[in-house]
Amino acid sequence: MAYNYPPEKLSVYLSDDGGSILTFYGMWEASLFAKHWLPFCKRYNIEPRSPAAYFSESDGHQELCTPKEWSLIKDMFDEMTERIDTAVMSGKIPEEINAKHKGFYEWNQEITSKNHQPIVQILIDGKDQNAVDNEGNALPTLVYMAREKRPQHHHNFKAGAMNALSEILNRKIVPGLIVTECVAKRCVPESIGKLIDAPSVTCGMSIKLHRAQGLHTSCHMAQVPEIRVSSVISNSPIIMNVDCDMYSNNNDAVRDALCFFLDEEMGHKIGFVQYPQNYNNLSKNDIYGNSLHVINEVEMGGMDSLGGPLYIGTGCFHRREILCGRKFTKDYQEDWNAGIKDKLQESIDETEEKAKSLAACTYEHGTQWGDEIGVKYGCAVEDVITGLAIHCRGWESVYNNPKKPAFMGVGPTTLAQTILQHKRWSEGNLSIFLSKYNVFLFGHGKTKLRHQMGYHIYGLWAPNSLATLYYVIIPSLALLKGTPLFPEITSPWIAPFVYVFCVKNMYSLYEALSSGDTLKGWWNGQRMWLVKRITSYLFGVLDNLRKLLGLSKMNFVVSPKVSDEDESKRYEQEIMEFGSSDPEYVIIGTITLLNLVCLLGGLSKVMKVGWNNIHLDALFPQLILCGMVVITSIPFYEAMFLRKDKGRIPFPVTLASIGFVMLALLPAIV
Ligand SMILES: O=c1ccn([C@@H]2O[C@H](COP(=O)(O)OP(=O)(O)O[C@H]3O[C@H](CO)[C@@H](O)[C@H](O)[C@H]3O)[C@@H](O)[C@H]2O)c(=O)[nH]1
Ligand SMILES: [Mn+2]
Repeated sequence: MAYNYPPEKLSVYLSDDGGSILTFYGMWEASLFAKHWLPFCKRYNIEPRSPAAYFSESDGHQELCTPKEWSLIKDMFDEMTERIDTAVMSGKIPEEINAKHKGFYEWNQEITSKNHQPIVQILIDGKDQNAVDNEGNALPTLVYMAREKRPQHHHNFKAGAMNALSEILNRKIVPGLIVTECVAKRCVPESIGKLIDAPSVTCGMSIKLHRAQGLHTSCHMAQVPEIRVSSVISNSPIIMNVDCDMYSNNNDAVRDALCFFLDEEMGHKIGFVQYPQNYNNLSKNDIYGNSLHVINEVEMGGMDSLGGPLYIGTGCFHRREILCGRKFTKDYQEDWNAGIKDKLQESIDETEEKAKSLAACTYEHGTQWGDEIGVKYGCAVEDVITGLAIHCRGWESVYNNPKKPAFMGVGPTTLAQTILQHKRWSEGNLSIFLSKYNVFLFGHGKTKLRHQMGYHIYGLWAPNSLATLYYVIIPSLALLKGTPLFPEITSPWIAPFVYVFCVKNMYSLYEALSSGDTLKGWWNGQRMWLVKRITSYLFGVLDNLRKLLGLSKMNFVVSPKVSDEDESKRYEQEIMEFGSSDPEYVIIGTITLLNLVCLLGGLSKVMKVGWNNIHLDALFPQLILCGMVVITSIPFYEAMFLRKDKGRIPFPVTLASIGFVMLALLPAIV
């Protein structure tokens, strides 16, 4: 709300998939606090404008204004936080507050996060003359929304939430049909993705005729039900979305993004502007390798030069029309005058009722929402697949990575969270690779080959697990048995292996250091690659297999946003967190112990026959490989055998791992 942007042109929506009265209460409190906070931000041009982030930084900012003014606003914020925390703790809203806004009456005993009616509450109507801050300046529109959830209807996770929101954002003026693709090439390009007035059709035929000629089978159209016509709140040409665990760190980000869309030469080609995902909770040496520095600096930047970065789900500005399935045409011109500017003719209650009908479960039935229109359903990385479809519709995207990050978010802080997030990412990206949206096929002729290859880095994360598993198991077992698998170290045939090993590691070190990682951070990252490949990515492969066999459906497991005090402390000290007996820890335990045993066994064998024996030459590459796994895994051995804290690897996991190692060694010993 505090962006450096005309408030009357700004509308802020919060989608609460938890459907919680506590979130609504927090938002209602924030809407009151905003009346003091916004003028304060603007008067002193402070940054960041998230009060929580601002106040958690040093008090040095006091120099801006009188200490009295500063503590006044800080106290106000602290008191608000305390009221919200108290309500969260007790799980309910104080009686006297309930009466202060009609929105609270939407909730009753029966409502659960998975079963409730649609709730839409306009907390501030920016077009209302009376909606002003305490200095009389206009305020942006502020809307709370929880789409309808019913156990019998699939809610499609984040993609469903995004679409329900954009339905409310998208004011469609005419009822009728939306053409999404005309295979018969009879529609003029402008009509693609546009609403067409029934019965006259821009492609020169009436819809009736279309149907009569059977063309509607080739010309995909989506029904736009009458009901949508009456919608609703803002209808702005640009939609920006951020995740619930992020805040805005740069009050000029909106203007910056608009510069790209408004560029006279290039602007009309650009479908979306993507900012990188930055975390503000990374530990110093990034123990779980979550920094995304290399992706942000190297990979996204590289994609930018080839047609544009992927859509990564957050910190992204979209043209409203491209989210509605519009194809790129050379003469595309944004209607910057779109949007609802005047005070709504109807009362807020009426608007809310209309918006609610758009957030209903059944609303999308029989439409192409989630398929041709909006954010796509059925994929764990709904963002990547949606961005891909946009690129294939001819649009470019732009990557904007300013020095001062535009958005800050929360990254995983435990090993389990990291593994979970990467399981979702690798599973989702592989499922794109295996689907009709495989970039090489779907994007053929629509995007550059190099752009397609850029997408596949992520699509092939998961299958990489199989090669990695092979490399961390077979050469080590063979070492123990004394069977050489690589050319001798003195043979010229070893050259390609040495080359790949050295160059790969040197290059990744160079990339990491030049993108902002520390040396130790890079090292931790290497360990995490190993872990992710033998756990997350393996599960990613297995889940895709299960999906292909029809045994399971896509799932989006939200990463936890809180951790207990002990955990946080260990995170700050960069001590790996295990604690629970998850199956992935057994895999980690088994692989690392197996390599330890193989290394020791292999070494003792070599010692027995003497160092200068011919065997050593042949086994040397395996010794290195196995030794590397062992050196990388030192924190795991500590967690199994040395640590005493709660975050250590639980004994049953160690025991199970030892069991599996013995099983694996049976054939080698026998
Ligand atoms: O049923 C759901 C599930 C998730 N979300 C939202 O999705 C967002 C991302 O979820 P999170 O658990 O924080 O996942 P991350 O792994 O941090 O998300 C990254 O990866 C996702 C795709 O896997 C992208 O959608 C995100 O934008 C990107 O930040 C959050 O804002 C959630 O509120 C919903 O609205 N409804
Ligand atoms: Mn997140």
